[in-house]
This record gives sequence, C-alpha cells and structure tokens, in this order.
Amino acid sequence: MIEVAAAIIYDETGKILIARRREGKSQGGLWEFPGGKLEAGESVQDCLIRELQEEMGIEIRPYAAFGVNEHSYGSVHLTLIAWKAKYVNGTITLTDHDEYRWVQPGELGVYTFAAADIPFVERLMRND
Ligand SMILES: Nc1nc2c([nH]c(=O)n2[C@H]2C[C@H](O)[C@@H](COP(=O)(O)OP(=O)(O)OP(=O)(O)O)O2)c(=O)[nH]1
Repeated sequence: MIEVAAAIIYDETGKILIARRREGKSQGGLWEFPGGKLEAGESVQDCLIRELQEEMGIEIRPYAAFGVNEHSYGSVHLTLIAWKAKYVNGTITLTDHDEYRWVQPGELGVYTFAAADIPFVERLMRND
C-alpha cells in the first residue's frame, strides 16, 4: 500500500493547477493534482510543500484537508490524500509532467484524470 499526497492548488482567481504525467511513468499521459509519495514520518502538508518545490519549483501553502480516496491499479493499492492549497510564488518548471494548466473547477471534466482522482474531480465540479 502506498500513500500519496495530492494538492488542489488555487490561484488568486479560483483556478486549479492540474498537470499531465509524462509518458513512461505510472499513469503516464493522465492528468493529476500534483504531489507524490509520503516519506516516513512526513506530514501530508510537508510532503506537498516538498513535492511542489521538487517537481515544479513553486511554493504552496496547504490549508485544508479535502478528502481521502483508496484505489487499486492492479496489484498496487494506493491511498490518495488530497489537501487544498494556495499558490504562493515561483515559476512553474516541469520535471515529472509534460504539461500543466490552470483551470476553472467546472472545466476539470474535459481532462482525463488518473482513476484514483475521479471522485475528487467530481466533487470539485459539483463544488462540494
Ligand atoms: N501525485 C499524484 N499521484 C497520483 C495522483 N493520482 C494517482 O493515481 N497518482 C498515482 C500515480 C503514481 O502511481 C503515484 C504517485 O507517485 P509519484 O507521483 O510519486 O510518482 P513517482 O515518480 O514517485 O513514481 P513512478 O511514476 O516512478 O511510479 O500515485 C495524483 O492526483 N497526484
């Protein structure tokens, strides 16, 4: 079982940052909320701050838990833990992703997300 943290990052206009996983990675070609695997002893907030700095070169501030979703990709069991966060500063530089977009919550349905994210996408689109 792996624990993965995902950040739903808002800019000052209410748009959310989504990113597409590079081909060759697990779930390659699919969109996600950026984040990554929790390290031993690390809080979800600290993991997200670290991952966004490493993966995209930006500073974020996680501010509220959003939800937890369990999903299995074949034999890989994943617990995806989502937090809402605010974009603070930095220019996005991609390493693990090949594209990113800032989108209105209502536009999320246009993108094909990793299966584990779909309950989060549906909630965000309904604005729950
Ligand atoms: N960060 C993130 N990962 C997600 C999301 N949805 C989802 O299924 N995942 C999966 C994809 C990966 O299997 C795992 C996250 O691993 P990771 O982003 O740290 O990837 P990694 O480079 O360490 O691992 P890998 O691709 O080499 O297997 O969780 C999501 O919204 N955000």
